[in-house]
Parts: sequence; C-alpha cells; structure tokens
Amino acid sequence: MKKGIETMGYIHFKSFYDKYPVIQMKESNGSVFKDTPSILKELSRVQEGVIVFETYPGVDLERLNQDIISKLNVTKLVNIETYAKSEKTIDKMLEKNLTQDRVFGLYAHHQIEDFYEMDQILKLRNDLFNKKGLTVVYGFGASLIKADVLIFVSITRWEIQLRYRKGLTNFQSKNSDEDILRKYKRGYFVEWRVADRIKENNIQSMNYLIDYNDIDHPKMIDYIAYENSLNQLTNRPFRMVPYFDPGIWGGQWMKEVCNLDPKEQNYAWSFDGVPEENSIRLGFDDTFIEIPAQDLVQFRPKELMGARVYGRFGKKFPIRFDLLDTMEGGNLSLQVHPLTEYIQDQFGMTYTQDESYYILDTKDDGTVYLGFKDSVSQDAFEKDLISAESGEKMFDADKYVNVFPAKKHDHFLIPAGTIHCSGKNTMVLEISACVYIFTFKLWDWGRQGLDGRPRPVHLEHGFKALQYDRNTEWVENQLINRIEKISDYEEITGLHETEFLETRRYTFDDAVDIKTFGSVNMANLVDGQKALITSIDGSFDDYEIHYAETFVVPSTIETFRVKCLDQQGCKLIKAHVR
Ligand SMILES: O=P(O)(O)OC[C@H]1O[C@](O)(CO)[C@@H](O)[C@@H]1O
Repeated sequence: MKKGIETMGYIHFKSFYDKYPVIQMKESNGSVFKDTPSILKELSRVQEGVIVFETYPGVDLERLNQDIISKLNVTKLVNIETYAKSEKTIDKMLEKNLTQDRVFGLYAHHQIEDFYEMDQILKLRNDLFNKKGLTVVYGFGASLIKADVLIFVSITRWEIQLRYRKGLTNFQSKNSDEDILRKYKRGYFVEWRVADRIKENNIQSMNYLIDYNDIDHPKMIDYIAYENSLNQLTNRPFRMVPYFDPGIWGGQWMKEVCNLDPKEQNYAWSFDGVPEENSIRLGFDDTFIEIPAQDLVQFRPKELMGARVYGRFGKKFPIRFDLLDTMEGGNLSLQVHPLTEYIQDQFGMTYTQDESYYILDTKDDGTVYLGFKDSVSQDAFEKDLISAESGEKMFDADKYVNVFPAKKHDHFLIPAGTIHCSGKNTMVLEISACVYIFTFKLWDWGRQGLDGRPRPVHLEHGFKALQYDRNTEWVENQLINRIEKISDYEEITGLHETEFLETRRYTFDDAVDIKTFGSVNMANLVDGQKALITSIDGSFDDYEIHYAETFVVPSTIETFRVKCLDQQGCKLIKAHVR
C-alpha cells in the first residue's frame, strides 16, 4: 500500500469510484437554463396562452408555485389536482392493483383520465378556451388541458423514495405516516406507470423539461437539448447515477470502495444498473441536468437496446446490475423468486426475476446458500418454516439448504424457483433480469428490519415457486462456475440455460475488443483500478471507468475496445441478451 493512502483493507489502492458520474454532452442547438432566474427569464417571454406544468408525482407543487409560477405574469392559475376524484373513489378504483399485501400489487393499466372528474375537466377546457392573458395549469395530470407551452417537471424515482421517507404522500392520499413499503408499492404499481404514460402520450409536444430534484436549484432544458442528449446517449457508453442504501444485513465494503460516508452504520444495496430507478446526469459546460434513465428506455428503446431486444421486451429494460454488501454484515433473507407463469398470472409482469451472484470479494468465511440438500422432505421443510414464521422456533436453514463457500470471481447462477441467499462476508455483484421487487422471503433469521418491524415474509407465494429437485448435485453441476472458455482472455460464465442473459468475462492487461451481439450491454470492471473504453471507429470519445463501476453500452455500438489502466491487469464482466 502506498504511504499516505488510508484504506480499510478491502482494496490496496485509493478508490477512483465516481458516485456522481456526469455524461458530458456535445454542443447542440438547444438551450440550458441553469438557475431559477434564467428559467424565469425564458418563461416570462410567454405572455399569452396556456403554460402547462405536467409534474411527476412527488414534485413539490407548493415550491413550484412559490418559486416559479407566481413570478410569471399569470392571469388565471389552475391546480389541476383540485379536479381529481376523491381519495375514497381512487382507493376503491385501485383496490385490485394495491391488494392487502405490504409489498406486491398488480401493474396498473390506468390512464390519467381515470383519476379525474372528466366532466369537470371538459368544462374547464371550455372555460380556458381563448382566454385572454396567461393561463398556467400545473400538477399531476395538468396535460389534460391543451398547452401552448408544455413543461415536464421531472424528479427521479430515488428522489421520490427519499421524500416518502420524509413524509411525502402519494397522489390524492393523506398517507404521510404510512408504511414506506406501501407508499412505494402505490408509486411502483400505479403512479409511475400512469406518469410514464403521460410522458409517452405527450413527449412530442414537450417544450421544456425542468429537473426539479434539487428543490432549491431547479434547472431546465428545452426540447432540442433534451432530444439531442438522448440521441448522444444512444451512441456512447455511459454510467447511471448509483444510489446506496443501508439495510439490516448491510456491510462495510462499499464504504471504502465506493467512497461513501464512513459514519453510516452500513450500506447494503447499491443500485447502479436499473434504469427504472437510476438517473443520468447530462453535463452542459458547468452544469448538469438529471433525468430518469427510464426516459432513454422510453424514448430511444430501439437504439438503446437493439431491434431484437426491443422486439422481445418492448420498453422494458432487461438487464440489471446491482451490488449487495454483507462484508461484516449478515445473511440476506433466505428467498426465492417466482417462475415466469406465476409472475405473469399473479402480478402482470411479463418476465421473471432470474438472477445470478458474481462474487466481487469475500472474507475467509464468505458463503452462498443455494438449492436444497439431498432428500429434503418438502413437508418437514414447509412445516418448519410455518412455525418459524409464527415465532414458535428458529428455522434451521443449514438442515435443508446447501451452503457453498464463495470466493472472489465465483459466479453463482440463480434461475427463478431456486432457494438462495448471499451469506455474510460476501460482496455480490448481482447480474440479473431487470425485475427487482419480486422476492419471496422465506426466513429472515428471526430479526427485525431497520424500522424495528419484521420484514415481510411470503411463504404462500414462496412455496409455489420452490423447485425441490434443485438439489446439491444439480446445483453443483448447473449453477456454480459454469465457465466456458472462448479464448485466452474471454469466457462465458452464464447464465443458466433457462435465463435469457449471457455473461462474458474478459481478463486482460492490455486491450480487448468486446462485441455487443446486437443487444444493449451492461458491464462492470470487477478487477483493476481503472480502464478506458474507446471507440474502434472514432464514433465516441474515450470514457474512463473505475473498479466496481457499472456502465451501459448501447446496441448501436457493435464492438468496443477496453484498455486496462492497471499494471496488475483487469477483469471485466458484461451481460447481453442472448
Ligand atoms: O430480501 P433481502 O434479504 O433484503 O435481499 C436482498 C434483495 O435485493 C435483491 O437482490 C434486489 O432487489 C432481491 O433479490 C433481494 O430481495
């Protein structure tokens, strides 16, 4: 270790991990407004007609009104949300989607019109028709009124989740103190689906987008700059902004490797490869605009993912990378994911949560629980879990489930239906299908969640998913280090034949050329301090990535070159859709 560099011992170099990646945009004819005065100057040019602020659920309407709208020369102001159906009517309408469960619902197919008293909206449309002066309509659903100037006011899913924790309510709900899981469920299964449909239906008419993630510093771009940025992103590698969250089993590794706050108790998850949850920072000179990465999936699906993948998955991004840190932490819950037919029938999701654990690091006793031991009695197993859930006794997981030692660079494949969890002292890079909330916890080791309540266990769902024939021999043969050598530097490491992702690992100390196979690729530098991604045909600028960082390569790039910038050599793992 070099003198003067402080480490906790998980890495022998100073981490270059970038927590706030900004993707620098090249010049466009579009405009960027980097603070409130410049937004006001631009919008004040509109003196007649209707400005519509279509706000994503979770945007602070009071502040929007106070800091921006009230500073315009408004003749008539309409908060569209005052025309929404009552809380009771909406709750009744959503009963089937929200269910009684704390976690799982049914994807909503509603449109924004379903949430509004449409006869009153029609009347409002008539009242506003040809009105003199400036009318401003704002709120979730404001685009029900035809705009002369349409502004999307955007915040990211992670920002919404942080606001839920501070008391943000769901749309038309007085649920400030409600269980966070239920608020998230309402967002995930209903509101975000409806909000993304509004974007889908109105993107062609959008004039500006306000990035309202930082409530004190709104920023804005016009449609040309926005469109041009999406185009640029489909032609270059990029990273999404990661976020980190503590958990009951969380560890200490990411603190050091990802440059996080050492005073936090732990970090469990990092999501950095989930467009629905992560964001992208678009760099314009000395400022940036943060947009949900989902915008790129929604508005450039074919270029981003490739025609073949788009044809198969539509506007759903299929690959997920995330980090699970149990170093000096605890075991994840013992869990299983639904089979495809079950997730389709019960929840309305089209494909399932197939997973894999790529091991980034372990302590000497790092483990992965995977598959059943031989001759397990299903009856005894279920009875023991049921009595463990009722608190009668602890569940003896080791009696039923294989526990395999895990070491750096092992790859464990976890097709849906396989009982599993990462043990403590194991640092996992999860490489999975991009479905991420359909986890049926079976046993949580008798502990409480960080909120002091037991975390939700779903035995009934879990029992329907478990595949009892996945025993020790089957797991050893099918799921652990199924490495196929392609060349001196390239190997296929998975996933299992029932999973639609293929993963390839590259070991190199100079440079490698990596094919994308007509699919979007997601990759992570799993060894080496840094590497440079370069274009073979000069179509994009060099892009530096660092140890443990995840990045995306759009399908438009057929082959990319990665140069190792570490004398000790590099390893990179990437996934594409088969
Ligand atoms: O349920 P636990 O114990 O928090 O496990 C970690 C979770 O994170 C995921 O890996 C990703 O969401 C799930 O598969 C899993 O439920």
